[in-house]
Amino acid sequence: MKTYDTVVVGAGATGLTCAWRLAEAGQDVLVLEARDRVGGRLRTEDHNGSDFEIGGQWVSPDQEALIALLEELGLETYSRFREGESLYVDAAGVARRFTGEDLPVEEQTAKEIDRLIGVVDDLAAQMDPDRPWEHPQAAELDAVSFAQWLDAQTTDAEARDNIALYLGPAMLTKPTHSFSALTAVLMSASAGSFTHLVDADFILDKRVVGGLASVPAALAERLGERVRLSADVTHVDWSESGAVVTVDGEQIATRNVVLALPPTHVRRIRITPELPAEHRHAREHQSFGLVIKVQAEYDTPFWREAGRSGTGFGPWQLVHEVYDNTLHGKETGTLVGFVSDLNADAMGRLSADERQAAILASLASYFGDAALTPRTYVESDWQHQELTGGAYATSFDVGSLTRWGAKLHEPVGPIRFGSSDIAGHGFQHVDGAVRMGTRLAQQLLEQPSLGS
Ligand SMILES: Cc1cc2nc3c(=O)[nH]c(=O)nc-3n(C[C@H](O)[C@H](O)[C@H](O)COP(=O)(O)OP(=O)(O)OC[C@H]3O[C@@H](n4cnc5c(N)ncnc54)[C@H](O)[C@@H]3O)c2cc1C
Repeated sequence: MKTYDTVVVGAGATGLTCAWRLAEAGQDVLVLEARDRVGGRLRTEDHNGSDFEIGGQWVSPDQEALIALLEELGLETYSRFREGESLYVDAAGVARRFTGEDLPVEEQTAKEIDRLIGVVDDLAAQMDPDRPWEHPQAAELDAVSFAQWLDAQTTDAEARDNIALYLGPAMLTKPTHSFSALTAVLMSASAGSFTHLVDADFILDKRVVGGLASVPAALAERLGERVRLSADVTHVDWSESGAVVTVDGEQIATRNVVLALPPTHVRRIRITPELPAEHRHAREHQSFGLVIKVQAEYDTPFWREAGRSGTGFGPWQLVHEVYDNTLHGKETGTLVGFVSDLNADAMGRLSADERQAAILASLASYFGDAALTPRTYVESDWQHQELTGGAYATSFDVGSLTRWGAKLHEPVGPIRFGSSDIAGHGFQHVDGAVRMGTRLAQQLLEQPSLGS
């Protein structure tokens, strides 16, 4: 039986980056992907003659690993449209216009928001995102939910709800009572600072011409026949000297295995001998957030004619944030909005028609009745796909990051693990996936038996 140097399971950005770096270094590598396509959480779909990015799409200036890869692959970027006034829908449902990053709230509340941003920035500055469990306040911050922590920081409800929005619905896509303050600090540190996260012009800076899914497509093209699709790995049998990976009853021998999957999906594979108990516990305390990404395409970007940027925030709105998502070079106009965590649960209980009506009504509270009648309406549905199961990514429940965070990075025999879900810099983002893939490849190449 032929023996590969490395079998990579999963053809998302992590797995493909890892495989390409190994192949470049001369390794005999095979990528096994369960779906009939590459890209994982990156995907572009055609609807009604227009391309829609269903998964990840934005690139920010701190995402240096991704930006370097885009350059290497010859992929171009363009800026998100952001000219004109943005909108803030307040607790009473009134849309108020503003420019820049300062929300149109009472002066006292604005100051309190700035103060809270400063507090999180200071905490983030003390964190190495690759080792959040080593933060000087790790134990105490991991022992409380972000909601509890925020409540203890301020009595200004509007300031609190806006800070909660940035890290809960907008980023981790979980209710703020379900993740720890330490995870909130990790999210901030992973992007350089909390200031970066609250600055939409920074964090949602660029898109890729042709879509961010062009990255896995280009890597897969370079890998060629080394990528096998519709190959759902069911078993990994390992010893200290190598492993046998099973797909559809076929057994593939390899010296190393990289499981480039969300931690939640390692459990789908029967691993023999089984992983040490702590590895299983660690992954049992990770779960996906939930967000419905909604895109509505109109005959024209009508909001621009009214001097609006298309950017809107509404912590109490069903669609809590919305942006101009018009495709490069298109005359039509597209809005993208997000319905997160508890709101996404509620929307999931409605029929498709009821959900669309509710979501468009929320868009109309930002942009008026013209938002009610798009020519094309597209919802991203990742939660019903077993091979993903949520969006954007996974994170730990309260208290688990300090308890088990480091475990997720430990190899077991010839098996290594990685995905954007456990990245430090670029946590939950494609940049994190690229960093994880690169790091895993480096570790394998530095192994004495396989170094080149
Ligand atoms: C709606 C949405 C919006 C997002 N927006 C952004 C954004 O704007 N910017 C950004 O940077 N990031 C964004 N993200 C996050 C980003 O897309 C992910 O962090 C990144 O793509 C994850 O890559 P990955 O390779 O680590 O994991 P994945 O993409 O999940 O890849 C894992 C792969 O493993 C495969 N697999 C699973 N089990 C098996 C098995 N047993 N055998 C074989 N294959 C298997 C899966 O099919 C999948 O292809 C978004 C994500 C979503 C869902």
